[in-house]
Amino acid sequence: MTTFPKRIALLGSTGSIGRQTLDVVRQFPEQFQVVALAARSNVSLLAQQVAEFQPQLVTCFADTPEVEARARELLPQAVLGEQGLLEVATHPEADIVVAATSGLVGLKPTLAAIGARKAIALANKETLVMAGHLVMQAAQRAGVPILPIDSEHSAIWQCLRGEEQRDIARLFLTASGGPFRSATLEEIQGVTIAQALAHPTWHMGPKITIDSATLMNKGLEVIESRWLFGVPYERMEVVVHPESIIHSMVEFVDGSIKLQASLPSMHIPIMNALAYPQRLDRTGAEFIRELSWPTVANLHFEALDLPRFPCFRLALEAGRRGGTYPSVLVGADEEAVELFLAGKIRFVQIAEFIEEALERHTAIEQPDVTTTLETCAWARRMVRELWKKRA
Ligand SMILES: NC(=O)C1=CN([C@@H]2O[C@H](COP(=O)(O)OP(=O)(O)OC[C@H]3O[C@@H](n4cnc5c(N)ncnc54)[C@H](OP(=O)(O)O)[C@@H]3O)[C@@H](O)[C@H]2O)C=CC1
Ligand SMILES: CC(=O)[C@@H](O)[C@H](O)COP(=O)(O)O
Ligand SMILES: [Mn+2]
Repeated sequence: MTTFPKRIALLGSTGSIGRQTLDVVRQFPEQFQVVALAARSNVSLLAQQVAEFQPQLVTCFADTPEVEARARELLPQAVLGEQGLLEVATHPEADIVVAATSGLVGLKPTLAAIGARKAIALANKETLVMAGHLVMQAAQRAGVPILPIDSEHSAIWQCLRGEEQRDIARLFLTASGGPFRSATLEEIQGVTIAQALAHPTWHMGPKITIDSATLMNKGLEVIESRWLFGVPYERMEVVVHPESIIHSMVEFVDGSIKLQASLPSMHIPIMNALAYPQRLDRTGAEFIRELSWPTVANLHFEALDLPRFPCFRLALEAGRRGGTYPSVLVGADEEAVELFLAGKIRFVQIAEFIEEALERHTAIEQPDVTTTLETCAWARRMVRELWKKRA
């Protein structure tokens, strides 16, 4: 029997997942309470969240002098810098840590939270991609559950409740196909930042939105699934489903397929992870819209066209090769996406730079945390150097 209220420490409170997590807390005040918040640069929103949710601890990464000055002014009680993330992740009053920072900064606080025996509601996929072996092993040793928030993984996790591992035949991850699903190779050459940020079905932070446009996101999600569900790569498939209503499917050995569906909303996976093993009654939760039968009657599925989306292939190759390759993938992708969003490289160069970083890498097997993070940093530097050379 779960005891409520669950006390939440939230990493990345000002982001897309962070704000939707707070919507859930606001809607279910009997069930959840916020004890600690961490953000990076959006000080004014963080200050509003502090005023509303009254956490015991607030922290701000504040990695520029301007943000630091603003944080000192608006949130004099805040812990500043990287230490803040670790303090939030290990807050003594927290039962559950929501890991919703973007990018590779999520790894250390997630491992610290596991070490402090907190349940982990995991949105940050980069953490599992680069260090799935470390995170899953640490969680198993500590007896800590990893509760997926990523919509496909929440779907698979819900389909697997009450099932046996040995009965899983295949996982089908659905992909919206992103904004360039129907674009030709030639059209993709010239796409703009605004076009790449215009995701057809989800409103998300900029990094994951670009990853969805390159299909890197789906590659990362296949690797994430391998760690979360222990299913080998050859028994996972990606199906393009432009409406993002079926969030993923599991086929069992007897030929039966289970799937999870809802209109695209991250509130449902967040509610699932936070309330686990219970479900929350959505009555009164206006942010959840009802899925109607006419909508379900008009769903589409198509095969993934690999030549137009090389990032998907690169992710799968890196996942299969293992060792430090996934860390190169994550680091190189983070740097390349930043360069693209800064207008410094073209969309198609994201894949080119990642591929070159992977080719230049000499892998290390079974990397520890230090090697993992050093490899990511190496990959970021490599992409920056490649860009400078080309520029
Ligand atoms: N959005 C979605 O629907 C989904 C997201 N995910 C995953 O969840 C994670 C978050 O995504 P999303 O919410 O879209 O991203 P956003 O860019 O919207 O938000 C990122 C959050 O992380 C914070 N942050 C970034 N760096 C730091 C840092 N060094 N220290 C403290 N806080 C930091 C940001 O703070 P600030 O804003 O103050 O700078 C912000 O609160 C990603 O890994 C993504 O892949 C997975 C599935 C769906
Ligand atoms: C909401 C969510 O889980 C995202 O990861 C989503 O999957 C992105 O959409 P794509 O299917 O376009 O990658
Ligand atoms: Mn997803």
